[in-house]
This record gives sequence, structure tokens and C-alpha cells, in this order.
Amino acid sequence: MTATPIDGKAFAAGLRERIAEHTAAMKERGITPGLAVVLVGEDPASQVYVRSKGKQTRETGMNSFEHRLPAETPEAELLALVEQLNEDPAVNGILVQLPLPDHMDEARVTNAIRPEKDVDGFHILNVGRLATGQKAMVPCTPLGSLMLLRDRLGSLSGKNALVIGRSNIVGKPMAQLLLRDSATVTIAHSRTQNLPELCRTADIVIAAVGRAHFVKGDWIKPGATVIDVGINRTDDGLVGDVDFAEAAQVAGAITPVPGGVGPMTIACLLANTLTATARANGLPDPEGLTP
Ligand SMILES: Nc1nc(=O)c2c([nH]1)NC[C@@H]1CN(c3ccc(C(=O)N[C@@H](CCC(=O)O)C(=O)O)cc3)C=[N+]21
Repeated sequence: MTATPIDGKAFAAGLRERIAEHTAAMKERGITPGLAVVLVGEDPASQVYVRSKGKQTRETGMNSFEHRLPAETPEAELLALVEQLNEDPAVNGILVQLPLPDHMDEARVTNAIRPEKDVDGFHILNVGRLATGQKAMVPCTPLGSLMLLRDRLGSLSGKNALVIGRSNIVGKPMAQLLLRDSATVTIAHSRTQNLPELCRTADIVIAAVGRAHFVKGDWIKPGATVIDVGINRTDDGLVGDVDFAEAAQVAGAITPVPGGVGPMTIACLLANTLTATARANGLPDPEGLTP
């Protein structure tokens, strides 16, 4: 059996088109969505992401505001910038690129963002709202992964979903979203016993461990849907957390790296910015962009 590759790049392009249409309609009413991205330090990978986010924001018709601060900036200065963006009516979404330098407290910075503008969905109020089924801003990578899963499978109800990884930015919110869609959710991590056996029971596998080719082909149940969230830079280039060559022989469908979840993450950032703008202006949530 050979798996269908899930084309995240094409899906994200379609999503951006719909976002651009919504944005154009908002601009007719005199509202231009604005996204502020803050980058602290000179990490080359982060610079690439931030540039790509800014470009796609502008292409969608939204305003992009970029703020770059030196790595040694005191935390208080970053918090002051966040406060200024909180108060700025032209800014509907705020993203502070992670990771932050060691002298900064990521939780403190994240929780300084006004929850309504927290397009990453990392603020503790949004985490709690998602966990309790209230209207929230939902983290971009899990949201994009959910969209791909629903597109492929329709209903996720009753399916066995295994999330490998328990991070606050992917594993935990992904599990919450799958649970909301009535999947039977298991979260595995570095201490999980018999992971290969457990994985072989999963109809849906979400790999978010950050280790190149961690998930092997013989862990995959025939026909399963595999979402690879990993972005690992190796001598062979960019690879995922799943051994794609092996897993693609067994799975029903699988996301490639690159070209899978990554482009969906950025498209969902734009989707969240649009949603935040709609809510800030008392408009209904744009169709199909929220879970
Ligand atoms: N506050 C915050 N929010 C984030 O959402 C956030 C962050 N910090 N810090 C870093 C990670 C990483 N991230 C990616 C986004 C797009 C791709 C992406 O588009 N990847 C392309 C390939 C890009 C390449 O070639 O490097 C792909 O998979 O096809 C990857 C990774 C967002 N992050």
C-alpha cells in the first residue's frame, strides 16, 4: 500500500485565498486586519519564519507590523512593547516569536498579550477556554493539523488518535481539539511504555516530538492517517518526526515535511488574525477558520 500524501502547501494556499476574500470584504467596511510580529534576537531560522509570516500577511491584504529587538533587550522593554501593541487599535493580533532568550520568562511574556489579540493561543486564558469548550484563540499548528484531518477523514468521532508529544504549543492543544471532535485520545511522551504497540492501535497519529525519523514504518496501523509536525534540520535537509519513506508504505495518508503542517501553521496564524479582527469589531467569526 502507498499512502496518499496530504498536500499541506496546496491546502494552505486555498485557505489563504479564502482569508484574502474575507479580508477584502472587511476592508470594504473600513476595517484592515493587522498582525504584529515581535522577534527578539537574531536566530536565523526565526528570521526566516518571521519574514515569511510578514510576506504572507501582506499578500492576504492585512497590515503587517514587524518589531525586531536585540537579544540582550531587558524583559521589561519587551513587556512595554507588548503593552503598546495591546493598546494599538490597528493591531488585532500579536505574536512574539519563540523561543525567547534565556533571561526572559516566556510564560510572563505570553500572558502579557491581551487574550483577544493572542493569535498564537498561548495565553493561559485561551488555554483554559479551549480546555473547557469556550470560544478561544486556538494554537496555529494544532488548528492546521485538525483542518487537514477533517478534510481527509470527515468525522473524527470514535477514532483512536495518538498524540506523541506533550508540549504546550502542540501536543496538549492538539489533544484538546481531537477530544472536542470526539476522538479517543491518547497522549504519549518520552516515558510512555510500549510506544510501537500503542501506535499500532491508532487510526490517527500526530507526531510532535522533535526528533528526526522517530516514528518508524512498522509502528503504523495499515491505512492510518499520519500528521507529522516535526521540523528537524539534518544533514539530509529538513525532515519530520516520522520516517516518511517507511510510513508511506503503510499509512492511508501522511503529511510530508516540508510541505505538510508547516504551511498550515502560517495560514492558521492569518486565520486567527482575521478571527480576532472580526471579534474586535463585533462581527461573527469568519466561516471555516475556527474549530
Ligand atoms: N510564537 C510562535 N509561534 C509560532 O507559530 C512559532 C514560533 N513562535 N516559533 C517557531 C515555530 C516554528 N513555526 C513554523 C512555521 C512555519 C513553518 C513552515 O512553513 N515550514 C515549511 C518549511 C520552511 C523551511 O524550509 O524552513 C514547511 O514545513 O513546508 C515551520 C515552522 C512556527 N513557530
